[in-house]
Amino acid sequence: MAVKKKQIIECEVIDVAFGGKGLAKIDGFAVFIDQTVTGDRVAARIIRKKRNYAEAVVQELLTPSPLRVAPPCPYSGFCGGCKWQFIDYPHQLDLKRRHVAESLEHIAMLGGTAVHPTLPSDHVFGYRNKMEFSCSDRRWLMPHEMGTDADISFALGLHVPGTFHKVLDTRACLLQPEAGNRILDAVRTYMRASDRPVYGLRTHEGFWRFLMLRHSAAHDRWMVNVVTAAEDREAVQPLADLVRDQFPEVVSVVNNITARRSGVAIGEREIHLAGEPVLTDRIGDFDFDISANSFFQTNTRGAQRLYETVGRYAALEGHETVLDLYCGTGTIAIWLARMAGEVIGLELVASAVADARKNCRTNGIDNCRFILGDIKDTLASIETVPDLLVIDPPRAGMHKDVVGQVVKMAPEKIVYVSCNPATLARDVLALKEIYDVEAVQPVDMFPHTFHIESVARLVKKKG
Ligand SMILES: C[S@@+](CC[C@H](N)C(=O)[O-])C[C@H]1O[C@@H](n2cnc3c(N)ncnc32)[C@H](O)[C@@H]1O
Repeated sequence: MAVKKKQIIECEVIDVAFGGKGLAKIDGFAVFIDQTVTGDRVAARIIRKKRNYAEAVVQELLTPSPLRVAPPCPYSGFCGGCKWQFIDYPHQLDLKRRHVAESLEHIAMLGGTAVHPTLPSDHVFGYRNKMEFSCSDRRWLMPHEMGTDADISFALGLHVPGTFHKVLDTRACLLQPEAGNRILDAVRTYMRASDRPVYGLRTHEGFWRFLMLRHSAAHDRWMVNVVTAAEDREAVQPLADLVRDQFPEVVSVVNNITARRSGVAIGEREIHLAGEPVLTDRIGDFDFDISANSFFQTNTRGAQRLYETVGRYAALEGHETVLDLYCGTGTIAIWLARMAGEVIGLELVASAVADARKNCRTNGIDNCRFILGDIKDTLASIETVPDLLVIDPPRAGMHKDVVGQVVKMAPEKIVYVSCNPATLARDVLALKEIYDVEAVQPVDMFPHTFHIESVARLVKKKG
């Protein structure tokens, strides 16, 4: 037995594994250590022991790695928002490229695939166009707040990793543009002073649940979405009016209402409180109306890099039929529409399809159509084989029935957009009998996190 639970080990971190943790070996036994990077020498305490690996937390950083940088955010190391802030940005990019290549090698047995260097994000801070802050009646104190008279019965902020009910009272988040922090502060002050109680994530009682902020990078405008557990116009309307008064850049305030226990900031109902019901943003030449609950890539400039890569890998001539699976609000379909004959988008969520149709009208695009439903069922209704298949599934990747249908359809080219290299590799493995993976381009949409977006170009094998 190489290590035991609670044991303190001294070791050198030799790599950073997929999922973001540092890796050390004790007599060949793998130990994953959170918040470490290659070259760190640490004393770490084993907190979990499994058959093939253990997990540990740093007790003391004995020798810091040269790959470390001083994180600018005071919550770094405590907040689940961005866990890689202490790693030099060029090294983050390198790790992302390597994690894609390793997933393809180990899961799809495709060692040697051309995985290009990760395209960096234009901005490494202030890049997020959407933030969700949770309310909680259990505030997680920072070390300097312990033993002070800090009120622990209210928090509005980001979660501490590994806990669902404890929340930091986040004063500022560097991932959002600066004005977002001033709006966050004004909303916090209002909620704290209000006589409506904050929601308890254990008790499931209380009123104030989430604050969601959306930012339009193109127009520097904001949407404020206050999520509450019940309808109470008297409580939320003054907040909307106050925010509009104090922040002229806030052009939309809405209230989502949800009685569900799940920690998702989406309401069963939405009440429009002030300004416009939607926020308009722009990717490249295209405008998009985004409602509070629409899916929209969270790094707008990153989305442009991503779609440029999709366009390059699609290599369309203008006459082709493109099938866009998991099309969301139609952003990729619209991006490709002027380069193709026709684009057909398939999507599960009715409001996303409605947004996609509206987005086409806004942008004068008339060669896209959208089919609503689960792709498992709707893909079968496509009778012609498209020239290009675009696939952009959620983290879980494609359902195996969908993979089977893609194999049967067998278009000449596939552009697969993935936010999870493990499911990309799994799906590519299922397609590799008939497709070659020509190239993969990671695009950094999420600096300071271990999340990886990448685009793969698959071409049908000859003969
Ligand atoms: C990663 S998003 C991609 C959105 C879009 N391509 C974009 O860039 O904005 C995945 C989309 O797949 C949709 N989706 C998830 N499961 C689905 C299914 N079984 N059938 C159809 N669409 C699905 C989700 O609603 C979501 O809009």
